[in-house]
Amino acid sequence: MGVEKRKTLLEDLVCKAGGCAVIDGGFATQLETHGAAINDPLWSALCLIKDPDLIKRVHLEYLEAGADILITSSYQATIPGFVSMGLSIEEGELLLKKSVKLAVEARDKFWDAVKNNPINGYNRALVAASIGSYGAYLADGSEYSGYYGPDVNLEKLKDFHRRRLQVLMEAGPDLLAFETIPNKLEAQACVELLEEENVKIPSWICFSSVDGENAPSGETFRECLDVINKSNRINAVGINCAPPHFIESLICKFKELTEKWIAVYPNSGETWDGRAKRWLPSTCFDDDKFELFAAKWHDLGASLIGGCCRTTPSTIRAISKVLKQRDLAVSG
Ligand SMILES: C[S+](C)CC[C@H](N)C(=O)O
Ligand SMILES: N[C@@H](CCS)C(=O)O
Ligand SMILES: [Zn+2]
Repeated sequence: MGVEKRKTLLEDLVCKAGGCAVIDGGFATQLETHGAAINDPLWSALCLIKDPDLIKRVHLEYLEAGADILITSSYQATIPGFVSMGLSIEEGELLLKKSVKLAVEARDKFWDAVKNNPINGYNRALVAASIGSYGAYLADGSEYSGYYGPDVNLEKLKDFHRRRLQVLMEAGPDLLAFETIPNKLEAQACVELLEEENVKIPSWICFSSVDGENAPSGETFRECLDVINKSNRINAVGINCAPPHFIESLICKFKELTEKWIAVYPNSGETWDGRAKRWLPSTCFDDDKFELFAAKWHDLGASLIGGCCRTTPSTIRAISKVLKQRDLAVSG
């Protein structure tokens, strides 16, 4: 008698969502919309100290917009980052756990309110603990260059990520989301860490891209995905915080390079000025365009679709609407 493999929470969600689950949108962006001042080395993680209620409010806004997956406020939250603000290691660790707790509380509150009314089409959302790249912590824009300097090697990157990953895991997220990984070395560090820490929950690794073809470091995605394909601890790979017009061809490329699920959550198309710490005014894509894009990305085989910086709950509402309509059309 064959042993049936149990579905992971992520597989179950994607299946319930009709083959494509909706990730939330720009988290820091929405904090700023509500007036948060985050021009700081901690960026959005500053709100873990200054305004945790706002974090919860933003999570609830994305749930209401139709997100099936919430990404926590830990993108730029690190123990060394908190320590350089004058906090103790213990306080830093508590803040990391709080990032998961706030998202779980928002998810539970929202689900309690909607679960008995299936007509609204919501799924019980999952909480993905955000693990921003080393470049995010450096706060110098290097998550978009992939250049970490000559002193950064595999061990240094694993050491950087290890304790945060352990603490986030202790807080009990449903998933792990490695975000804006800009080079192959850091992808390798994440893969090895998941193995060494025996992580059992599903995870994804998403890269940034500034040319629409390669990782920001200039390394090919073939090289980067070769490293990831060897691991069975990573469920999805993809792209986040790159412009939306790169995504179509990158999905096609990734489809040739991996059998893992593909996750895409691009930014609005604007460019981050890492020195001035601001988004440069440029053409960006509106919600109508995201609606068209999301349908196309789904057709091309993406299993997880959302938005990153400068996208908003209304972007996620548009994505969720189009994906749900298509799901209904297929299931009759
Ligand atoms: C995804 S970027 C816009 C995040 C902020 C960046 N790490 C910085 O601190 O400048
Ligand atoms: N999850 C983070 C990613 C920044 S690139 C955010 O949305 O703010
Ligand atoms: Zn982003």
